[in-house]
Amino acid sequence: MTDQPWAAPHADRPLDALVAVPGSKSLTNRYLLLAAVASEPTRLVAPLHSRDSALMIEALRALGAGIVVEPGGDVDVAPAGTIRGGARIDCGLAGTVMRFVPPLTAFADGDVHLDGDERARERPMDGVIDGLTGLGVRVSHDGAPTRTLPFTVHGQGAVTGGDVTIDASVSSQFVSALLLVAPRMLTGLDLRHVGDRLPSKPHIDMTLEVLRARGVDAREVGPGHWRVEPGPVAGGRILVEPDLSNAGPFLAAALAAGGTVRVPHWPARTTQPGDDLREILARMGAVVDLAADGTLSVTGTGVVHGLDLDLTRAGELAPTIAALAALADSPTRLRGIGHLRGHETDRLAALVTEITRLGGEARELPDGLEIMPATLHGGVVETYHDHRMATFGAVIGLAVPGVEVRDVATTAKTLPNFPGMWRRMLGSGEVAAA
Ligand SMILES: O=C(O)C1=C[C@@H](OP(=O)(O)O)[C@@H](O)[C@H](O)C1
Ligand SMILES: C=C(OP(=O)(O)O)C(=O)O
Repeated sequence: MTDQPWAAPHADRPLDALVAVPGSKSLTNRYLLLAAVASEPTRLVAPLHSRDSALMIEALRALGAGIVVEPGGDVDVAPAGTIRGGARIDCGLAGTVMRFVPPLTAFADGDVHLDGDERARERPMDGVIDGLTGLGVRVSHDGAPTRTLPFTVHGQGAVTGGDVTIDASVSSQFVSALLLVAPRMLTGLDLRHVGDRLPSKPHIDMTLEVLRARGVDAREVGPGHWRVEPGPVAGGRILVEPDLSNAGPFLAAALAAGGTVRVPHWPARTTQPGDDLREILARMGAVVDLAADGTLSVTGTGVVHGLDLDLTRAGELAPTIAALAALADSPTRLRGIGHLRGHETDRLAALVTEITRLGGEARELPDGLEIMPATLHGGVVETYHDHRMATFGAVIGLAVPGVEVRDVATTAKTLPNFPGMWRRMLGSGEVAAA
């Protein structure tokens, strides 16, 4: 990290850009993990390459998978077979690594130690730890029970499986983590969620869908209740969809700056919650069109409207929507996102602090944010190691002169070369994926 903040470019004319967004983080890391436990090799076509995917690749290699990144970026995975004990795994700040990998280490033939960035030690892990404990797997730190990273999973080579109940109200990733490795459990898994809410439901549907696509019998049997049967996980060739949440800041740019931004290869059908952007951006004032060839166009009309929005199902979109809300001509209320306090940073506090720093008006609600119309000014946006706080600053900077972003390199968590892509979007013309 350099101390010199990045000067967010200000848009001096309407945009006209085609932006090819790299592969989905959520899909890439699910496919990688499933490839490591598959019964045959897997080839991932157009996966994401970023800090989060690199951490997943390193974790799976340490556990015995053979992973080769081809020069063009495709990834070949040879399954691990036996999961190797003795590894020390760095989860960085990746939710998909710190939540998805521990259940896999339960199958290791020995202890596996997991740790991550300083902030990773504060992110909630309760559902994963309770799930493992409920399955008879011991998790400890320095010999004592723990609720957070760092910890050691005491693998015993096999997991029987059965009925497990967890509270996933602060992260859907607890559910996905246990479901992903469930086909390897001797009796499969019958998983129930207790708790008054369940965020990011599309990400749980994504987990069920990638399992089914690999030949696994994985189903939602009722609200907050899932069942995965034991059985082999198929390999084969998988084309990874572009990351629709990472498309968010580029599409939002069309509203902030005016003009049109197009994103190719938008899937006709997807479990990615980023698909909700089509409706959300239209409600905020954009003209949105998905062409038959899969190109999504978003055109700004010169106005940005606020909105009242329940983001329970798509919380990772909140920083992008909040940036537009800070530029809007009417108030915004974002609800159902209390769990964002446990994301890369406490995103509700960070968004209020940074909107206020730029002259805006925002306040925290128990489960969300309220953002009022205001005239913004320049300033240095702090990012708190959060990729989406950096792209939040970039979106506002298009419309407000003098915005700088501290540690823009933090975008490498899911979108390396974000500054280059952003600059080329402003120069108009084609922006190739990083
Ligand atoms: O399973 C996944 O890939 C994700 C689930 C969501 O997590 P939470 O349910 O913790 O918000 C989302 O915010 C995160 O970016 C990715
Ligand atoms: C919450 C996010 O990431 P993670 O996978 O680390 O939870 C995110 O990318 O917005």
